[in-house]
Amino acid sequence: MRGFFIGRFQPYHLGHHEIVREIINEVDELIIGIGSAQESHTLENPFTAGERILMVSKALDEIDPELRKRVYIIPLEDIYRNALWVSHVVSMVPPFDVVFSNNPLVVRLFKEAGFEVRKTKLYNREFLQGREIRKMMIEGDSWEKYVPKSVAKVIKEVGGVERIREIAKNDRIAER
Ligand SMILES: Nc1ncnc2c1ncn2[C@@H]1O[C@H](COP(=O)(O)OP(=O)(O)OP(=O)(O)O)[C@@H](O)[C@H]1O
Ligand SMILES: NC(=O)c1ccc[n+]([C@@H]2O[C@H](COP(=O)(O)O)[C@@H](O)[C@H]2O)c1
Repeated sequence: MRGFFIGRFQPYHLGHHEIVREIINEVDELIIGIGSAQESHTLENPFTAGERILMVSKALDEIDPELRKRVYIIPLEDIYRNALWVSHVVSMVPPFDVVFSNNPLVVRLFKEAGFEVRKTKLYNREFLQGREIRKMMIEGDSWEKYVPKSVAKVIKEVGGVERIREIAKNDRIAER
């Protein structure tokens, strides 16, 4: 059985990591979709699809380097037409039997298309939330403990904190 899990992973954090750890045991193979792949260099979506692929693959190696043999990481652009989105996804990724998600729109669209959808749990949502972690980066709070070690390394390697701070600064200037 092959499963599908999608997130924007801006950045990939320990909540995502916990879900991947769990669902990888429920399937033979897992497709991880990098959502809104066209987005980068904004406050909501600071990282490129390529940087997010790096985060997810390095984090998988932290669990077990063998894992990557049964995981496909696929960037998926948005299409801004919800009724066609499932077909778009299906056209871009290997065939799958079950979808794992907690996003109400994702759950609804896949259910309506006849897929089995398994709802995932949320872990420590107070802190394990992309938006919160991006805010910590901007405000100089300690964010590293909320992402896998290898992800913190990727973020540092690409100058992610500096980038998101500059975007925030420029957005503030533009608002004046
Ligand atoms: N703390 C968490 N625990 C478990 N699953 C999570 C957690 N945070 C997000 N997810 C799951 O990851 C997927 C969405 O990933 P996404 O990158 O949008 O995370 P996010 O933290 O909600 O991001 P953002 O705050 O940037 O919107 C959803 O299926 C969601 O349920
Ligand atoms: N119409 C569309 O393009 C469409 C519809 C539903 C979800 N999505 C994408 O799927 C991903 C869902 O992940 P999140 O749970 O992180 O929001 C996002 O990147 C979202 O943009 C896209």
